[in-house]
Amino acid sequence: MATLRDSLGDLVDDVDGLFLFAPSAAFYERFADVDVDLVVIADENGVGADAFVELPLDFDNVRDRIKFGVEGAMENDFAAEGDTVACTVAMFGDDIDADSLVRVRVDESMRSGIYDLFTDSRAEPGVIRDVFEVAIDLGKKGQKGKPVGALFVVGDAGKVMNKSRPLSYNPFEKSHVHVGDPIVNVMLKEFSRLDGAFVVSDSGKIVSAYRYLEPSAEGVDIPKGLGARHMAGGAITRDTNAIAIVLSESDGMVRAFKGGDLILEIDPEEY
Ligand SMILES: Nc1ncnc2c1ncn2[C@@H]1O[C@H](COP(=O)(O)OP(=O)(O)OP(=O)(O)O)[C@@H](O)[C@H]1O
Ligand SMILES: [Mn+2]
Repeated sequence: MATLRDSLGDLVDDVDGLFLFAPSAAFYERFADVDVDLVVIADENGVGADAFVELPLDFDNVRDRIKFGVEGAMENDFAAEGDTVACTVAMFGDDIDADSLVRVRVDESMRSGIYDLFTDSRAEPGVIRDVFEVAIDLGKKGQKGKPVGALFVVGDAGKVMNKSRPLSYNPFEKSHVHVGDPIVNVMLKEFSRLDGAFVVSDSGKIVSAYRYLEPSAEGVDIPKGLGARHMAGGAITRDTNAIAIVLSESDGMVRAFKGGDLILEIDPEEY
């Protein structure tokens, strides 16, 4: 009689690599002697892995998390097109090492641009992460309980300013406020009631609120059903080297655009 171990073993047959998502030291040690390449994907390299991919956001969606890891591994030459890798991830609960094993074939179609979004943008990865967190937080709580929308244009701020105009006085004109500062969440929530976009510099300085973006939308192809905020957000990322993070007032989703393309969609309620 076949044991479950025999029957499920083919999940790890002939894999070229093992990707451990956020392993504890003890879990990582278990694999010290295995004959495949180990890659650790986590917010920090606490286990001292040789092959490490920094995960900037705690992607709740396991597909996104794995895509990020696979792209990161490809980018760092830890994996290549045609490889098959096994990924261990924790889907339920933060205090466990892994409850799932996912077998993935590495190929170009896995490249969703999520890794690029963080690591290959003008803005610093930490700045992008902080803006995501503000948007997700805003999406969860809304403004006094009501759903609120917001548009953040991050990086390449000089060019973004040139392709936009003020809708109102800029409350950040003379301030030196950075995303990630404790007061920022409060301020951004307050100002997100009003129209227009926030412009954030590469290093995270909030350059302006209330900007009306005027990019050329020619050739920008965003999903049907998304309106002017998303169109403007998407288009500005084709016209400049900024990325856009958009919280939709109507469906509550946080979306990220780069190079005119929709790269990532996150449901704040799941975070
Ligand atoms: N070009 C633009 N630049 C900056 N902000 C814009 C621009 N166009 C629209 N907005 C902002 O987006 C808000 C919502 O517009 P609209 O409903 O058309 O967008 P949407 O993509 O459907 O977003 P939502 O899903 O939040 O409704 C506007 O009130 C305005 O504040
Ligand atoms: Mn709308």
